[in-house]
Amino acid sequence: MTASHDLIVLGAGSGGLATAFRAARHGARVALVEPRELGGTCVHRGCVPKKAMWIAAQWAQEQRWATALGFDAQPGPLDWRHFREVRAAYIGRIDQRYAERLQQAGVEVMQQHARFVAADTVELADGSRAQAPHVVIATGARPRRLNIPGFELGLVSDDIFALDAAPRRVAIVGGGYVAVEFAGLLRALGCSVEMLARKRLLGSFDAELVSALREHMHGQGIAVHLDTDVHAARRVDDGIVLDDGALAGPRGPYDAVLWAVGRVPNTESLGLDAVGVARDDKGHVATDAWQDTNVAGIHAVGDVTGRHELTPVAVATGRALADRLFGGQEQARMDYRNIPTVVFSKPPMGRVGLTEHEARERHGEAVRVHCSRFTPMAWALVGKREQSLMKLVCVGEDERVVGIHLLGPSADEMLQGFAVALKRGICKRDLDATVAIHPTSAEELVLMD
Ligand SMILES: Cc1cc2nc3c(=O)[nH]c(=O)nc-3n(C[C@H](O)[C@H](O)[C@H](O)COP(=O)(O)OP(=O)(O)OC[C@H]3O[C@@H](n4cnc5c(N)ncnc54)[C@H](O)[C@@H]3O)c2cc1C
Ligand SMILES: NC(=O)c1ccc[n+]([C@@H]2O[C@H](COP(=O)([O-])OP(=O)(O)OC[C@H]3O[C@@H](n4cnc5c(N)ncnc54)[C@H](O)[C@@H]3O)[C@@H](O)[C@H]2O)c1
Repeated sequence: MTASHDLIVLGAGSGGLATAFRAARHGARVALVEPRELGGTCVHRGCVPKKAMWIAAQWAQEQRWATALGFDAQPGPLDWRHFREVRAAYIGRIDQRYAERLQQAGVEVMQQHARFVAADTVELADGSRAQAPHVVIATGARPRRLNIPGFELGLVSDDIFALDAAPRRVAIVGGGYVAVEFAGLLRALGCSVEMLARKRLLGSFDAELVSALREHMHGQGIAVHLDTDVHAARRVDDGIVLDDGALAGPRGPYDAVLWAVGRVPNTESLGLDAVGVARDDKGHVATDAWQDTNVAGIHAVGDVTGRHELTPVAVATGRALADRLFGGQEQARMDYRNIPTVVFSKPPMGRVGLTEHEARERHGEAVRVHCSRFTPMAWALVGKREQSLMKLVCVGEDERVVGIHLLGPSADEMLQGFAVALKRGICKRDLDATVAIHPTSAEELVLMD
């Protein structure tokens, strides 16, 4: 069989789309295989619908705060059905745009499930086959389901987006990104929220900021239980209860339980064993620094590889791979260092570079930390006393900035530019030499002692 394409991409999520677009731009004949909607997790079950809810939650909070400024309208609850329609229309426009752009780029879209029958050949659900010297696995991940009694009584993140109304009492099991984000936004939308985590929240973020975030959550009325061991869910007259090994009696009852216990890669039905593609101990497709698997011609990008499960990482990785395979850029590869990331908590929290703990482990006595705690003007105006927290982690005589950590309103929007600066290797004196923009929260980053 002669190759039907130069590249076959499995999965049209963030990573797969980016790989396909970039390869097509370099002139490759690309087939993009996707059984579901274009856009994958981020557009349909992740970043986009989540951020829409976060924005709604933000406005719910701000409606309440605005009354303290003199607005006299009494804020009412969100009409979830209406909100879902607005959000679906927005997502529909993204879908449509992807379909148009793929057509313009000349990418052949195959709306089917695919599996390997040889290293260079995939078989589609309708029995047809496609062949190419390069195949990229970009099949992403899905919510982890625990094998415990009553798990099916709860929801996973995919299900949350289908809710028509706010559940009154919500339990969230887990302490990672998804758990913390939904805790904040559901609380702001009027739900009563309890979090049940096994260990500290957001283990990859700076401990001091996480502790400050917990104070914010406490102030908002979110109950956070750590060291829990949820091993069953049961239906009772008044809702669902959770059996927690750390407690004598059950927790609850709740109207909804969200299991936010991590994600598992989509690899099972790809026929990887038939072609010998190696996986790591968590089932992720094992890749080297070039996104190559152990099988020549088979590559992988994005969540299925388990490395920094973020949309911009999947996108940048896919582009770099396409540049290397089809753009003549032999050295192109993803730089996994200093990836900025934000958790859309209430308020948002971001990090780039090393946490204080990581820096001290790596650089010992050479670490110098600068912090700023302050009440943002918008909060102070309405009598809120909570504080933002910003931290610069610096190393050496010249105080090279190796970590920036932000918690507070607009942290999500502030971090991007400072991440560029950190990646360029700035020192504290470069921040000191930059004129502040006043009055903002961001100015604190150039005014620290
Ligand atoms: C609730 C939630 C919120 C998130 N929020 C953010 C955020 O704010 N910012 C951020 O950066 N990241 C966020 N993420 C993470 C982000 O969504 C992922 O990192 C990103 O979508 C990964 O892209 P991907 O291309 O690797 O996989 P996916 O987007 O999951 O795409 C994989 C695609 O492969 C398809 N597929 C599966 N099997 C096959 C097969 N056999 N053949 C062909 N196709 C197949 C799937 O249908 C899917 O469309 C969030 C995730 C979740 C769950
Ligand atoms: N804002 C963003 O950029 C954003 C938002 C959401 C998700 N994401 C990405 O998606 C990834 C997945 O998010 P996530 O929250 O699903 O996973 P996560 O890895 O961030 O958190 C998983 C949580 O589940 C807990 N857990 C695991 N097994 C458990 C068990 N058996 N019982 C109880 N708790 C258990 C872990 O201790 C952890 O607290 C993130 O790591 C992140 O990369 C990013």
